This record gives sequence, structure tokens and C-alpha cells, in this order.
Amino acid sequence: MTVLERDARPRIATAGPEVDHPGAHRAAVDLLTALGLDLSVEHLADTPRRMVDALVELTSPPEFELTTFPNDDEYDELVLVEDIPVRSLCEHHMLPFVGVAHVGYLPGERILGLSKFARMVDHHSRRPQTQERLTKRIADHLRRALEPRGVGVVIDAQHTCMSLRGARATGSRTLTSAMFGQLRDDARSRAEFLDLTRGRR
Ligand SMILES: Nc1nc2c(ncn2[C@@H]2O[C@H](COP(=O)(O)OP(=O)(O)OP(=O)(O)O)[C@@H](O)[C@H]2O)c(=O)[nH]1
Ligand SMILES: [Zn+2]
Repeated sequence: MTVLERDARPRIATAGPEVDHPGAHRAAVDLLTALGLDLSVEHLADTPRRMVDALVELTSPPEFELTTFPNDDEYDELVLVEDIPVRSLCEHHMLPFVGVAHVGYLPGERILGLSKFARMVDHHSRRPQTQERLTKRIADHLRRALEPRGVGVVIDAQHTCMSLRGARATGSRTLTSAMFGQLRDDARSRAEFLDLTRGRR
């Protein structure tokens, strides 16, 4: 699937899943049956389809247009969008991890439509992955699309693979960050970004 971008900026292609629906449905029937579920019970009869639909929904990045505008006012301070919902899937267990992303940048020649931060997070969230990779992907996308002076992304999430099962570390959160440009290299900008995002935790 492709993220559309205006201004003849490079189009960023991201692989959407090629889903074999009949194959996925057969596999879901086999898995649930092997786990001992009786799919002839009315409540469960349609469960394989629901299971496949849910997984496809969680792994289908929605397309969006990444609208940018000229930075006419030469705004040169931090723009930070906080508490953007993150709903993704851990690729090790195929269980959800959920939380929030804080995404900021120091504008250069272009600024980004504010809703596009949330669309970008949703787009990149919808695939099985690690939290580290998701964090980097969002930061990389912003860097390539906007060519800003700096980018910072913090994700604060809970992994159900370590809270509901396994270590059963209920309430434990994982924080990841990715920074580029002045938000990585300039101590004052970096401290401001981290102070502001820390205020949300
Ligand atoms: N670095 C990283 N690890 C993750 C992420 N999501 C899940 N994991 C980890 O992936 C690891 C997989 O380890 P395994 O030992 O193969 O899996 P497991 O036997 O189910 O391990 P437990 O979860 O400890 O029961 C676990 O430690 C998970 O916590 C993520 O986003 N980033
Ligand atoms: Zn996991």
C-alpha cells in the first residue's frame, strides 16, 4: 500500500498484506479445532471468519494523504502532538500492544497538517512488529516527507504478550524513542522534547 504525498515529494511505499482469505479461514478453522474448540456450537460457528477479519483489520495500513504546507511564518520552535493512540501487534506472539505516541518536529521549509501525525501513527501501527521498529518507522517517515530540522518520537505502550501471559507483568510499560537532527544533537532541543513528553507519563 502506498502513502500518497503532495508536492511531488517522494511517495513512500509500505507493504500491505496480500491476504489469502480462504487459506486464512481454513487455517483458523484448523487452529481452533486443534485447540479443542467445537465449531459446531452456534456462538463459535463464525469465529474463524471473525478471527481472520480482526487480524486483517489490525494488519491493513490505511492509505492517507500526507498534506504539507509552506512554513510561511517561519515557525521554528517545536511542534509536538501528544497522546496519539497506538494499536499494534507484537510480531513474536501476534498479541496486541497498545499505548500512545508523542510525535514532534522542528519545522524547516514545510509544516505538516496536524491530523496527519495521527494518521501516520495509525498507518505504521497496523502490522506485526516490534515497538522499536514502529518508533523508528514513524520518525523516518516524518524525516523523509518533511525534511525538518529535527524529529522526535516517543512511544509508551503495554504489551499484552508480557501482561496477560508469560511474565504476567500487569501494568508494565515500555518506552521507546527515535530522534533525528537537532532533536538528537542539540542538547537544549532534546531536553525540551523529553521534558514535554515526560510530562505526559
Ligand atoms: N524488543 C522487543 N521485544 C518484544 C516486543 N514484543 C514482544 N517482545 C518480546 O519477544 C520475546 C520473545 O521471546 P521468546 O522467549 O521467544 O518467547 P516466549 O517463550 O513466549 O517468552 P516469554 O514472553 O518470556 O514467555 C519476549 O521476550 C517478548 O517480551 C517488542 O516490541 N520489542
Ligand atoms: Zn509478544
